[in-house]
Order: sequence, then structure tokens, then C-alpha cells
Amino acid sequence: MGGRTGRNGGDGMTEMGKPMGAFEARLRSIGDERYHDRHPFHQLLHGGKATVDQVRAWVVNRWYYQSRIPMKDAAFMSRVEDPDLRRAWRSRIEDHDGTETRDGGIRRWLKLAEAVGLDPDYVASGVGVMPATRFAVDAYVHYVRERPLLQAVASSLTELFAPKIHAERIAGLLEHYDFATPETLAYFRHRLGEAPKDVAFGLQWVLDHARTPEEQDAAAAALVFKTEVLWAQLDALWHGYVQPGHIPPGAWRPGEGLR
Ligand SMILES: O=C(O)c1cc(C(=O)O)c2c(n1)C(=O)C(=O)c1cc(C(=O)O)[nH]c1-2
Repeated sequence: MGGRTGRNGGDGMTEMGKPMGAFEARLRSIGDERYHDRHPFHQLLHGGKATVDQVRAWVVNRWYYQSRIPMKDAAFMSRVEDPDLRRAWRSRIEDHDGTETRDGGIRRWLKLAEAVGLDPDYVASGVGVMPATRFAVDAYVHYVRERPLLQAVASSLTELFAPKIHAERIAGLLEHYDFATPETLAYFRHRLGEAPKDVAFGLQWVLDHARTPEEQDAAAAALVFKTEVLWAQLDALWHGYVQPGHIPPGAWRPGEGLR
């Protein structure tokens, strides 16, 4: 007897027009309450109120997240015994690393770095990353490496909420900043196509594998954990570069790493 029948009560609809179970609705409500689109740093950035140095600080720090995503996906795949699951997962690594003939997200992020006036080699070196960013992102990689596969997959489901923030970011940056062009924001445009494919698979996998109430609680906790990984990165940026502006020793300072 799985807990699914008990918890998947059937309220609301998915974007695909299918009835949504209570467990899926619970996962989605975590995003409504906790996703980092609600963070004031994003409101500053998307509303055109971030200074160029605040944008640069975001680009430098967010690089660390970008650079670790394919590493966490490789860590995940190294633990998977089912070839079908590995096959479904591996495009995530190519989306970021690219192929011999196609650029990936990592290169696109460095194009954005150049567009905001940063030296891409400096950004790629990771030298200016804040300690709190590093701790939060490393916690995500460790989580995916160590937790049961159900939680590892569930922790990626923040991507359910990412297309909305990417669309808002593209529109907001294009409206407010000279550096923003379709080319320099290509990273986010590509994610609009990549994330839905990944998350449709990940969500179905979690719905299929979280059968008992305990498993559903564990999957929901994984998603909460991930929202905290994202939130903590923006809290660190706010503290360092907005209010009160305490830049930690060793972290990027305005004027450094310019091209
Ligand atoms: O800009 C964003 O707000 C945002 C959020 C997230 C996310 O929700 O974790 C990802 C991304 N972007 C992203 O670009 C990306 O490649 C990505 C991969 C993953 C993941 O957990 O595997 N999340 C995200």
C-alpha cells in the first residue's frame, strides 16, 4: 500500500492540463513560498536597480553555481545503476559543458561575464567567489553525492520554477541594461528550452518513486533544502554588495577582474 493514493488527492491542474495530485501540488507550493524569485536581490536585478558592480558580483558568484552543476550531475550519474536513468540524465552535462561542435552553458555564462566588463579568465578562476556561495553550492554537490537517489533527483526540481525567473530576467535585463542583448543573455534563452525537458523527466521520476508518506516527506525536504541553497547565495550577495556592504576577505571587489 503506497501513500500515493492517500496524498495524491487531485486538486489543481498541471501546465499540461492533466489533473495534479496532492504530492505534486505540495512540491509546487514549496516553490511558491521559497523559490529565490522572491529574494530582494532578484527584484533589484530584474528591476534595473542593481548597480553595475552588483551585477558583476552576481555574475562572479553565480559562476560557481554554474561550474558545479555539471559536476553534481556527474556525481549523480556515477551512483546510478540503471542505464535508462543515466541516459536520461546525461544531456544535462552536455547542456552545460557543450560538445565539440556546440557551445554549452559554461561558455555562454562567460560571454555574459565579458559583456558586463569582467575578464572571463578571472571569473572562470573562481578567485572572487564569496565563502558563503562556495559553502552553499558545495553543500548541494555533497547532498547529491550522498543522499538516496530519490532526494538527489528531488533536489533538482527547483527547475520547475526556473523558466519563469529566466523569462523575467531576460525581459528585465533587456529593458534596463545596455550590456543586455539577445547574444549576451543567450545562457538564459537556452535554459528556457533545456530546463522544462529536464524537469519533466525529474518530476515524473519523483512522482513514480516517492510512494510512501516517508518518501514523499524526504523528497519535499530535498526540495526545501535546494531552495535554501539558492536563497543563501543571494543573502550572501546582499550582505556583501548591497546592505551593509561587508565584502568578505578574498571576495571580488569593485575594480578587480575587469577585462
Ligand atoms: O537562474 C536561476 O534562477 C536558476 C535556477 C536554477 C535552480 O532552480 O536550481 C538553475 C538554473 N538557473 C540553471 O540555469 C541551471 O542550469 C540549473 C541546473 C539546476 C539543477 O539543480 O540541476 N538548477 C538550475
